[in-house]
Amino acid sequence: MESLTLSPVGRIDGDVTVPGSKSLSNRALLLAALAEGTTTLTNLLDSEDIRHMLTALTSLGVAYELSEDKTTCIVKGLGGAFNVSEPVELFLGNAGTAMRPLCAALALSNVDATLTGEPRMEERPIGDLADALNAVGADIRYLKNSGYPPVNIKGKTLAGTALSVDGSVSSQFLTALLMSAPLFDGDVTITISGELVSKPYIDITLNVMARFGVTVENQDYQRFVVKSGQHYRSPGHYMVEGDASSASYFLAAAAIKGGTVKVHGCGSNSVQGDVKFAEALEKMGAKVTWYPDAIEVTGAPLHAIDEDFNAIPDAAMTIGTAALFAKGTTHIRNVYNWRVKETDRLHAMATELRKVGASVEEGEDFISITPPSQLNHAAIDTYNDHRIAMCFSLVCLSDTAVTINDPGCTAKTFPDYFQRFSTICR
Ligand SMILES: O=C(O)C1=C[C@@H](OP(=O)(O)O)[C@@H](O)[C@H](O)C1
Ligand SMILES: C=C(OP(=O)(O)O)C(=O)O
Repeated sequence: MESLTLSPVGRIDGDVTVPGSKSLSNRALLLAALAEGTTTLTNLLDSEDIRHMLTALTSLGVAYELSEDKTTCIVKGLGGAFNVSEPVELFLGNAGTAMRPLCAALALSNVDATLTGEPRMEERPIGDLADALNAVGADIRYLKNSGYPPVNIKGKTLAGTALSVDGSVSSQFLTALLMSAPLFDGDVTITISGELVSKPYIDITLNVMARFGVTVENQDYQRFVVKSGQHYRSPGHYMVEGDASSASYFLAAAAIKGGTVKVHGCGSNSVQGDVKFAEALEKMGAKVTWYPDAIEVTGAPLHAIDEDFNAIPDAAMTIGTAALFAKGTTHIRNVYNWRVKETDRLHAMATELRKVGASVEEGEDFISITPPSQLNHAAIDTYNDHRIAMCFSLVCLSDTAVTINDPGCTAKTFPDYFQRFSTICR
């Protein structure tokens, strides 16, 4: 297996522009496809997750023009649900932001679609979403294991209705229902059961829907009402913000190493919850300066924190490796759903952090990390999880090298991560 060894870095400093947000790119592509009119998407992320959405849209009869660098996409909207006469099979890799929203949109379209993915996708739940839709008349069937992809969907028109969805495993189920709500024929009410996780991603969903002309009444994240008579309309131009989760690695590097890094692409104006990662670094001792579209961090000696990270599960992984450089024991709490993402991230983080010498406690929904006095050089297994690869790159900010196995797995959301990381290493 290919691996990459990063030598110890002397100093961290510089400016970085992060690529477009994965969450915004896939939402905007789907809504542009369903919208009336043509949308020019700019600063689109060029990565595997987005490629899966684009390929699926092609199979679903959506016409678009992608620029050579794949960051501008002109989408000709369908002005309503998908309508395809032949059965289609859509391979969606391991992209949750393609699998879940497409599942709901296709259940309300005129299609016979089979959604498949990588082996790990077959272990990532979709049952709460499919059950919520089937309970109101949709026809979504599990082709292998009940509650998991692959699924076959025989889409149909459904009358406006009241749905209930469990929000405690993934916010993407609610996101999927919200985005497809205008495809129902009538008012839609969605009630959440269980504790809604990853809440800021719902704000992202509501924000993108509003940009495409659909408003949602949000009753304290417990009940959502989407009034009938609303249709997606192209905003003309939609610029994707830089990815706040991708920003976390560069900001953490500055915090750890005592340099200054300014990340461009997302800042105080961002709709992404993950920009709050900078506040966690501030609590650990770093200095943070906010700009409307950028965040600057200057490092200082870091100390451990004890925080509930449910709102920012992706960026929280970066706290896991920043903790190796903080005095004391860092507790990352309320991240049970790390277990159902690209890999079982709680177990993977615990295993790999121990390899570099940390003392780690892995709980059902938390991880506690105490750094060693000296980090070990280790070969980090990445489990086909882009975020494990990226957050463990920070180990080279010690006086010890780190080897990342299968570094190419960052292609899911950040194909040239290691190249960009090298631009702030002095
Ligand atoms: O809606 C989204 O864009 C996302 C929601 C989060 O997932 P969960 O809601 O499953 O925690 C996050 O981890 C994922 O990377 C992207
Ligand atoms: C959980 C993630 O991805 P997905 O959108 O596939 O859920 C992630 O990017 O960390």
